[in-house]
This record gives sequence, C-alpha cells and structure tokens, in this order.
Amino acid sequence: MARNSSLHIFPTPAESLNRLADFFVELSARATQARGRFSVALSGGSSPKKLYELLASEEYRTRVAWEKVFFFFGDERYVPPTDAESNYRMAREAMLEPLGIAPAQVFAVDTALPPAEAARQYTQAIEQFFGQEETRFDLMLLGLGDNSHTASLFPHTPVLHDATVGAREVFVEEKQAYRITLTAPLLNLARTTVFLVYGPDKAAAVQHVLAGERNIEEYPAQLIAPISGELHWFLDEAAASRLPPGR
Ligand SMILES: O=C1O[C@H](COP(=O)(O)O)[C@@H](O)[C@H](O)[C@H]1O
Repeated sequence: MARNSSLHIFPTPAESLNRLADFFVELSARATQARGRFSVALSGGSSPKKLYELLASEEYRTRVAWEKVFFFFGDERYVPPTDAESNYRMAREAMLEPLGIAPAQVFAVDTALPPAEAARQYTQAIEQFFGQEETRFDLMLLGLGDNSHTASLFPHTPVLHDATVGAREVFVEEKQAYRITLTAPLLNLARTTVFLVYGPDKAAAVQHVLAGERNIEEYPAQLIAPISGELHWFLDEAAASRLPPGR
C-alpha cells in the first residue's frame, strides 16, 4: 500500500456507498472552507452510479453546498455525450441533472473534437480552472476495472508512461476505441483520492493492485500513489476477499 493510504472494508456495497457519501460531504466542507470551492474529478463506468444517485437523494442533497462544487472527469469514452457509454451522460443522469448543477460547474470532455484535440482542450480547461493555484483536485474519485485499469489507464497502453500533467488520448486495443484520460502524474496530485470498488468480480484486481508484485503494465492502478495527498480504498467484503489476512 502507498504512503498515506487507508483501507475501508464494509460488509456490503450499500454500507460502503453510504460511508463514501458521508466522506464526500466532509471533504466538500473542508475544501470550501479552505479554498472557497470543491473540485472533484468523477469516475465513470457502472460502480459510481449508485454513489451519484445517493448524493442526489433527499438524504444528501441538503448536506453539500452544491453551488461550490466543480465537476471534471478522470476519464471519458470517446463517444457522443448522449451515448449510453458516456461517463458524462451517466453522471448527468444520476446526479448532475437531479441536483440542478449549473452547466458552468461541469467540465466534460468535448468528444466532438478529434481525440488528441479533445485531450489538449481538456488539459487547457483544467489549467484555466486552477489558474495560479496548484493543479490539484480536492477529490479524485477512481474505479477499478477487473483488468486492473483505473481512469482510462489500461494495461499495456503508452499513456502509462506519460510523464505530463494533463489529459491524454489513448487508443485501447481491447476496446478498439479511443479514451481520454487524466495522466498518472495529474491523478497523483490530488489532495484526496478514493477508489470505490465492490463486488466479487473485482477481488482479483484488488489483490493484484494492493498485494501483488509491482507490475504497472499489467496492473495500471498501481500507478496511483498520491504525491502528498491521502489515498482511500472503499471496498466491500467481496472485493476485499482475496487480500491477505490482516491486510
Ligand atoms: O471504463 C471504465 O471503467 C472503470 C471501472 O468501471 P466499472 O464499470 O468496473 O465500475 C472506471 O473507473 C472508468 O472511469 C471507466 O471509464
């Protein structure tokens, strides 16, 4: 496990999601008090959908100063924003629209542009947002694929070796598709990074990333080692089931 990292294991996904929603509330209060706003990079795929729905529910919507929250994406599939595969679409439907988040608070990747240009413009949008401040998201929310990818850092892709701080396009052979992803050096600048991983299908990936031999090419999520931020893993028992005893 990386420095400053904590493992939180809950009996069920529901408990993990509730505690993570509480942590989101706490981090948003901390950030808005310190810097007047809360910058979040969202993960996509299927796992965070329930978290987003929970944050938009009656229980949580009143506990966050949503007008101070700014949303980015850790990665995006190279599809139109209306496509069922779009990470932006999932977040918009599950949380951003139900909460009535203003468009000026949401920074989506422009997938109408060619992939390299979309990545370049996204890098620029991030740089402009942070301006003179350090390019550090307050919260970097990450998922973990069963092949140990995170964001769109897929096994055996050139972006794993990208040393720039920004967004990059990457062609993912196994998907036969482009993705736009934040690079590892940018991901690792975040103040707080949280992996949300649950379900038995993720157990092997969790074991490889947290307890396996270091092999970035095979297990790209091992690249996540925040430079000075905190790293938290929110797991359920099923996802944690192959970790060594005592973890
Ligand atoms: O493709 C993606 O996959 C990962 C993991 O998603 P999940 O569906 O297995 O939860 C996700 O973190 C990433 O944002 C997404 O684009």
